[in-house]
Amino acid sequence: MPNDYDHLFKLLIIGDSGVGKSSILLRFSDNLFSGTYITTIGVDFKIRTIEVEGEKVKLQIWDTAGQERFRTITATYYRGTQGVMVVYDVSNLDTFGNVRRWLQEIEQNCDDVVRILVGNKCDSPDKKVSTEEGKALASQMDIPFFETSAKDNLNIETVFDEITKLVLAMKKNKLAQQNPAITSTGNITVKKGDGGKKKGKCNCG
Ligand SMILES: Nc1nc2c(ncn2[C@@H]2O[C@H](COP(=O)(O)OP(=O)(O)OP(=O)(O)O)[C@@H](O)[C@H]2O)c(=O)[nH]1
Repeated sequence: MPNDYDHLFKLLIIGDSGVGKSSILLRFSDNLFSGTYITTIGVDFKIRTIEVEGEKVKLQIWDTAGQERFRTITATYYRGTQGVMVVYDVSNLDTFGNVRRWLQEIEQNCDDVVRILVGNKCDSPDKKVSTEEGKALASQMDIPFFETSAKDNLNIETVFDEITKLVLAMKKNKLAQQNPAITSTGNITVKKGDGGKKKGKCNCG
């Protein structure tokens, strides 16, 4: 039986406890939101297939626990990950302050991986981190930035769409490097070469 998708990507959502990681995922997977806070124990995942650039991409999205006591469990879940969403809460300065720590954790566990910065709860009337501050940090880190609200369903689709497009582009680039007959857009060329060498082993990709 043929696959019902063209690509299968593993994505990971990380960030401090309570920033809304599970809520972002639940909004994306089931279009639901709950105001009740139930902390994630270990990890959880959901699947959704979306279409980007005319290709069907099946997303396996892992929602990790933000709480420190679960960190050793979650570290192993970086394996095979192609895209990571780092989430903070725009109404909580500490969660923004910890973003660099989360980005370091990605660096320690991953080599070729797409990263994206997300400021969630942008519906909040009590905003502590401005959009400009979020943008500035993201541009320093050279990663895309979005503000979202799982509650009001703002930018949730966009953020998954964007990360999927970037992972797809990364995959095509890698393929082009490994096989010089394939261009980074996925087209076959007659060009000859010795092919790009893949980087060293890591937990991702
Ligand atoms: N106002 C507002 N509240 C939100 C939003 N997203 C999540 N929340 C609330 O924030 C609380 C924490 O949300 P979770 O999704 O459980 O947070 P988490 O990051 O998964 O937390 P851990 O599992 O402990 O890591 C819940 O009470 C949610 O209802 C949002 O976009 N806006």
